Amino acid sequence: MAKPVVAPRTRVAVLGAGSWGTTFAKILADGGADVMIWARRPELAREIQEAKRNSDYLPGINLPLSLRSTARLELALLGAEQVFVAVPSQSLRATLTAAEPYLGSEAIVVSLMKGVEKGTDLRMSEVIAQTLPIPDERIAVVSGPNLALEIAKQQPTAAVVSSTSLETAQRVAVLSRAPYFRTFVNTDVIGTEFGGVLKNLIAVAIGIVDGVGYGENTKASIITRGLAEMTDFAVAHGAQVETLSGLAGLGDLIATCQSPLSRNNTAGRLLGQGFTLTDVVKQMNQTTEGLASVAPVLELAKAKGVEMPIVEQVRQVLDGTLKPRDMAPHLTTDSDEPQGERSLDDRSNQGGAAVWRSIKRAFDQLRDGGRGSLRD
Ligand SMILES: NC(=O)C1=CN([C@@H]2O[C@H](COP(=O)(O)OP(=O)(O)OC[C@H]3O[C@@H](n4cnc5c(N)ncnc54)[C@H](O)[C@@H]3O)[C@@H](O)[C@H]2O)C=CC1
Ligand SMILES: O=C(CO)COP(=O)(O)O
Repeated sequence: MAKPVVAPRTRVAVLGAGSWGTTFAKILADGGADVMIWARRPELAREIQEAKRNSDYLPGINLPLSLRSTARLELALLGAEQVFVAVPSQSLRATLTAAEPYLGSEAIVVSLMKGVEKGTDLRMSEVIAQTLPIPDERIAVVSGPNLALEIAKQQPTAAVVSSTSLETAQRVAVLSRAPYFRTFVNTDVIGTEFGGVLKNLIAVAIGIVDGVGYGENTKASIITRGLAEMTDFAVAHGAQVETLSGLAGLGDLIATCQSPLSRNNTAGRLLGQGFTLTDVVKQMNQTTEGLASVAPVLELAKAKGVEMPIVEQVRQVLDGTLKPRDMAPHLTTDSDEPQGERSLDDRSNQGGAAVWRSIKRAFDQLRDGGRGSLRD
């Protein structure tokens, strides 16, 4: 009797075994991929491989039995068709340089990170393009309201997979799916990446005012004006307005600003309670991208003439020149003239316009019965 034909599982690698890398490896393995995760520390690789646990980063979570782990990059990358990277943004370049000799010639490289490289001000997909000899069409990014621990507990959520090639985004999205994790696709890499970077900075601001003891009105007004600030910035850099009001913008902004699981939010709260930046960095033993992104984001904003009053005041709190209780950037203005609400900058009026467009789109989709909903 002929043996049944079993389709081989797609081999993928995840580089970085912190909270997000390990959680994403679980999503991929639960979705059916053959996953090998690379941990820098051999003892962590051993714990994941043998006990199916990552007790430092995801305490109490059982990892899939099929998930394999190694501290050897060449083993992790052997035969990998897709390579997902979740290391701190400032170490991406060095990690890719070490990985390059072992990368398959057709591999797709996917950034799971939400930072900007200090010194170059490059987004993560740009660092990948600059470091590896692969075309943009084989680079993708994933972003959305994705607090790792919630997802590791299989609480349902969604994310956007973005690539300049829709085909690549779809290939990555199909693998990055589990019963509790839904992926949508788009081709707006700039908007998808900047959404993740910028919401971290607004979450730091929210943490600061929370730490001071201000209430929900303050936070809601910072979130709302923060979305306008994020949208003006991203659009000035070539993003589509709709992306910032989707999962990778508004969605992630809400999750990160509301949750005590967010490291950016937590770091802000400590600053608001009066700890110095040095104290906060010492206390946070996990990656807090927002603290490193403030300077590059303000440089990029300046280059495009975009005003970012909330991010600017976060910078001042970080460097100790503004007291946390004086932080109310969305309320201060140099002008006696009342400003229009719909944008920070009446010249572009993009932030508010994006929100209205997204509301209209949501109604259109409801009327449409959700057809074509693979596109975010
Ligand atoms: N944790 C979360 O909920 C989410 C995190 N992200 C993003 O994922 C990226 C990684 O964050 P997490 O996994 O949360 O951080 P983490 O702090 O939990 O883990 C970082 C991992 O990178 C390793 N690492 C540190 N320095 C390194 C270096 N120089 N070279 C290579 N590896 C190094 C650490 O040992 C650790 O395994 C960040 O950009 C973050 O914004 C995105 C979505 C959700
Ligand atoms: O990106 C995240 C949620 O989507 C995680 O946020 P933090 O890095 O602030 O923990």
